[in-house]
Amino acid sequence: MKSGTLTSVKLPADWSVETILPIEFQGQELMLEAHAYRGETDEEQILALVHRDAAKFNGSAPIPVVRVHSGCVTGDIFHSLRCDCYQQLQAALKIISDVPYGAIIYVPYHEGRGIGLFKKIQAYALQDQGLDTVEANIEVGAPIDSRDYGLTARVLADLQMPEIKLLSNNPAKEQALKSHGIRVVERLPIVAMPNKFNKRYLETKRARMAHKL
Ligand SMILES: Nc1nc2c(ncn2[C@@H]2O[C@H](COP(=O)(O)OP(=O)(O)OP(=O)(O)O)[C@@H](O)[C@H]2O)c(=O)[nH]1
Repeated sequence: MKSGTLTSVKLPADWSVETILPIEFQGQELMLEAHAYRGETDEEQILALVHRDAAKFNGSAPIPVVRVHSGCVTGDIFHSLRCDCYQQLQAALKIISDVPYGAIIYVPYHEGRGIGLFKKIQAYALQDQGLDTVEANIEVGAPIDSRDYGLTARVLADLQMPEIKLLSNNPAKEQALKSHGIRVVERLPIVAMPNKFNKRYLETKRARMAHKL
């Protein structure tokens, strides 16, 4: 299937299920719609958390603010200081809960920029020896970034979000979504505070991966 056409193809009905997910966020209950999606393979599963405050819509729904977040077990769950993933996830939750219409599209199989947990830790070990995040991926025999946003784009289309404001510092992510037919009307920065463990990682993202940091 050609890029740019993916979002016009309806997802099979049995590729999605939904429920309500109350979460604890900053000491408050936050009620989110939880949509789970699966793709062609069992590995491709996506969780879309939608915050919709319809009482604040002025007639039609506004353009949603969307965070497309790559899974990061070490950061998202254990708050690792080697990356900025946890801070970005928390910031995204705050932003989407403050606006009338927002979503987090959480992509677990994008772990380690798509190389998976095992190779990411292998790449971390190489960074301990002096390589940067780009060199370490190459050394483990993996692409620098192997994430594909085809299913993410189809999920957005299925959620009636063909037009979004994207929370990201990564122009390549914006381009990838656009190439799959999503209209990104604005890219909003989502910057975390650097610390002594992730300083070099963030600097490499800026210098070698064109992140707007
Ligand atoms: N391979 C690899 N993956 C990493 C490393 N540090 C963090 N990650 C993964 O990188 C992914 C997040 O990608 P980033 O490049 O930080 O950010 P992004 O999603 O491209 O861009 P933003 O939207 O601005 O966050 C997560 O899946 C993390 O697990 C690393 O050193 N090596």
